[in-house]
Amino acid sequence: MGAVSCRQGQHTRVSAPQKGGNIQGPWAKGWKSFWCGMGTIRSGLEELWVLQRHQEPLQPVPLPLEKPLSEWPVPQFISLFLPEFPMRPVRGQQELKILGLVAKGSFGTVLKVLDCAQKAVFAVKVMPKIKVLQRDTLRQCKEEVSIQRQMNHPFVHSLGDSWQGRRHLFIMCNYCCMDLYSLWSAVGGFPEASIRLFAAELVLVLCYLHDLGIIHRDVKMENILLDERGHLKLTDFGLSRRLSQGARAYTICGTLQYMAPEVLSGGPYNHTADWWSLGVLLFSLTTGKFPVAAERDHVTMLASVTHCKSEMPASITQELSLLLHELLCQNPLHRLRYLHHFQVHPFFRGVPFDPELLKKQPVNLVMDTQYTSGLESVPFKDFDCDLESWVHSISADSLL
Ligand SMILES: Nc1ncnc2c1ncn2[C@@H]1O[C@H](COP(=O)(O)OP(=O)(O)OP(=O)(O)O)[C@@H](O)[C@H]1O
Repeated sequence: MGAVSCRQGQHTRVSAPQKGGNIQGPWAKGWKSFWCGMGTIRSGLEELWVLQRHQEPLQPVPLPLEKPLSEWPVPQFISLFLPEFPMRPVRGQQELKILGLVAKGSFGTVLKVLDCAQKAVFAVKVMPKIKVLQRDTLRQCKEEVSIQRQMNHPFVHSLGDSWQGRRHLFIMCNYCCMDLYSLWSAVGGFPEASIRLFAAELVLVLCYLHDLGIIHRDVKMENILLDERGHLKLTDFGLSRRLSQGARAYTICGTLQYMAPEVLSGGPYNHTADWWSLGVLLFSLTTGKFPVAAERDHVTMLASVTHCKSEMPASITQELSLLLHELLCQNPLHRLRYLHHFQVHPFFRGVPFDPELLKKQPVNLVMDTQYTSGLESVPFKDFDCDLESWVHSISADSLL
């Protein structure tokens, strides 16, 4: 059975001890033995621990780049995160102003920021280095950035920038004012025309990822952002990995309610697992509720998913009901998973599977895109200060 790294709901993640044969195990072993063998690495990490213990709330800390980085070797608490997270000159960071808190994810904090130079609004995910190392997720973080940098698709949220400070890693993307979960929470079930458009866009996205040999592993409403016209952008590649055709994965990871039975059981599984998650997502958009209620762990969740026969409401068309059945198919070999499966599916009759044509279609949803923040923008001189204290000082009302 693979390692467990599941998220149980919106912005929560549960990690359990790992066993071998997964993407985290060999890496963890690798860098720990590397650490033991190299005194300089130990001292670099110790420095990181010391920094963590002695940090003071909101006290600007000089970034290493204030000193010329010509010193050699580069301190390990910097080099470990290279090249995906390069150092940035302090001046560059001072052009960013925090507009508010977007979400407190399980791994980091997402902030809404204004780039004064570009006069554009971005979302910046901030992850403390110490947590990344403590949880053995260094390789995952680097993979997240490397995969997102590779993305070039109208329905995928591409990477704006990534960099590191002394204590934190930063991932910056364009800001989207709405995510599908918030919209779903507000409106409940969606009309079939909207579901058809969302589904077609997601089919194109998943086919694009899988053709590149990437499995997302966390397709869920919270990770689908909406642009100002209501078209979607898949985001959060924090659990994604490269998996070539024919290869198999074993890590139990994702968000419990969206995880395919073969993922919950510890594999082997492949890209087809993402199509199950799409089935859960479309079922929830259609009915306003999840096909299977959340359980406390993956073992109980597997039992529920295996024995559950998701009842389709009588109100939905046969075509949609068929699509949901064929996505929520227990046997991954019989699950819909190729573009041609969807192109000829009766639910998608007349739908052009072309991103440019889909983007021209109107999304008939009431979307309040006029966001007004209760917060004044805060000049953020040092993105590497103690963000935890800053986040706690913001009242829940000011969550965006
Ligand atoms: N570019 C963005 N614009 C607007 N909101 C965003 C953006 N990026 C992320 N978010 C919001 O922040 C939330 C958390 O982001 P993300 O999933 O990347 O962090 P995470 O630490 O991996 O969270 P979790 O582990 O809970 O999934 C997202 O679900 C989304 O609602």
